[in-house]
Amino acid sequence: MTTVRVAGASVEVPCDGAPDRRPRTILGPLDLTLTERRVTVVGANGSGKSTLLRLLNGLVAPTTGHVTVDGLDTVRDGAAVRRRVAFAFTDPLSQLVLPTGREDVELSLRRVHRDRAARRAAAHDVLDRFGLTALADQSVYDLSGGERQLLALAVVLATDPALLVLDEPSTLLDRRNTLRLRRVLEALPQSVVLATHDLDLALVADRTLVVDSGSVVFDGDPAAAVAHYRGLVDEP
Ligand SMILES: Nc1ncnc2c1ncn2[C@@H]1O[C@H](COP(=O)(O)OP(=O)(O)OP(=O)(O)O)[C@@H](O)[C@H]1O
Repeated sequence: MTTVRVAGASVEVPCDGAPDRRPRTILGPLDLTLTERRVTVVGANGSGKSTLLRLLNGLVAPTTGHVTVDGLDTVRDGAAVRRRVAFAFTDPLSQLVLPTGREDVELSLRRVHRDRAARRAAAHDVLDRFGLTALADQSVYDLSGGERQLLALAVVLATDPALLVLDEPSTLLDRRNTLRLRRVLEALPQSVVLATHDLDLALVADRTLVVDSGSVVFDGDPAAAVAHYRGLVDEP
């Protein structure tokens, strides 16, 4: 299992026109050690979930403190961290760079399989796992939003990462594909950190963090975390 350590990490952004011209802290400082196989993150829009996830593979560098993955520092050892930690963006088109899904999955597999035939076979397996075989040779621009989101997840999974970081992976998925995603996630041997507004999906976890205004305000049992989050946001 992967060990993620977040030690005194905070993220500041430049002042946004505020009269005092000071940088704004949008996350932290946070101290967390994540060793569970499934960690989910919930919180309102703008609470800091994506920023927290982006810290985990060095897409965002901490302004204070540091973040390590299996002892590798996300800033000092950025390239090595990104080989271990795959990141799936909310917008699938940020992930898909080639004309068809099959080409994208095969590109992801280049590091894992040097041999072309092995790469083709592995790509076929990954596409099949997500029910995408029939769509694999279509232009990604002809796919529906949900089909693209599934494909982007298949592309990320193909790299065989030690840790999979998923930023709202089910926003475009219908119920059947959300259930498919759940099954794929449940069967994955790798560690997963997943941010979501889907509170049913959030429950499929060993541990859940609730983020509010840049702080982790609850950390523990998924059902208790979801109840805590509902208490924060639900109308009385
Ligand atoms: N580079 C940046 N510069 C300025 N502000 C930023 C930057 N990145 C994030 N923010 C702000 O930080 C806050 C947290 O953003 P973040 O994307 O982490 O929220 P989130 O919880 O993922 O939200 P959502 O559920 O809407 O995706 C927001 O107010 C956002 O506008």
